Amino acid sequence: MSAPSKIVIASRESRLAMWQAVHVRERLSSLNPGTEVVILGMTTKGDQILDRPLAEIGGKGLFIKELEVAMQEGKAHLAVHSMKDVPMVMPDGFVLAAISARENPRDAFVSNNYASLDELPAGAVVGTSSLRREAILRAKYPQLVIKSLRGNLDTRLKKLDAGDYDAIILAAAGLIRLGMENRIKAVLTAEQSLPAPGQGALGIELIDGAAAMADVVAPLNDPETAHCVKAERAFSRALGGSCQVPLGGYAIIDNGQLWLRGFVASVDGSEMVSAELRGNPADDEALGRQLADMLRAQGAEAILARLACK
Ligand SMILES: NCc1[nH]cc(CCC(=O)O)c1CC(=O)O
Repeated sequence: MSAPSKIVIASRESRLAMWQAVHVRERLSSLNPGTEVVILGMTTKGDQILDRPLAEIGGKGLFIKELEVAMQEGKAHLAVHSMKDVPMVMPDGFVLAAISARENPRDAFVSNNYASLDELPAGAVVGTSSLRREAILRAKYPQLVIKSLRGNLDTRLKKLDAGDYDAIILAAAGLIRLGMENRIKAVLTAEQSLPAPGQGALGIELIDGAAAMADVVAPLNDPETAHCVKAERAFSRALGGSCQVPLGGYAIIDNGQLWLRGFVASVDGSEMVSAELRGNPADDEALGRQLADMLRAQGAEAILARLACK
């Protein structure tokens, strides 16, 4: 099937989202020389409501809803997302058609005055927007003060530079993509801060059944990344559904095997269960569910039951 004459990519308007959309536009343009590929920038509820934690206002779906409506109305053919921001359960009528090769999936320590988490004095204020990072920090560094930090990357860095925080934790991938790798003082290892499911990977969302478009984006799929992210998401889905849960899930392909690690914690970090397993990459989602069962056997259910779930 030949590519359509024009492809419209729906994207949020933050610099990071636009970088990602441009990245996909460039790849699709070079794969389909006769096709015009354009970006439709949009603002989502998640971008607008910045004064409340994401967990309170309805979660990840808030960043993609408007883009899905644009696809439904025929204004766009596809949407590009950070896989971390894509809800674990896709809304009816939409599919993830491709997951592209991962950027650095780890968390980054960013500060103007300190070189690492271990250097921060007691009482230092650390900003983060995720329950996962909050739980890790509270568990390992109880002497630090954790403060919520919302907004796009530039906003978060501005708040750090204004002195509202002594340090902030961000995804390394976003900083690298926007050419701000020099802001990273330390990249946290997976052992220090197990990444979030999907972190660092891009996903392409389509209307379910859009066969011609699925063919167009298929070459952007990176099978190894896709297996890893599917395992991470199945793990998360099996534990949280649409709830906001402090959990980490991270897979790599190691010696031909998928190696998946995961944890669930209470927000205050006082309780944490973790496990890991290895298996055939083709069994990605089954491995994710299996890891979730291992955590349940260690008492994850009790931790989950105490989380407020909307
Ligand atoms: N939740 C916001 C978000 N979604 C994706 C990234 C970073 C890039 C990525 O994971 O692909 C970020 C910023 C952050 O967590 O610091």
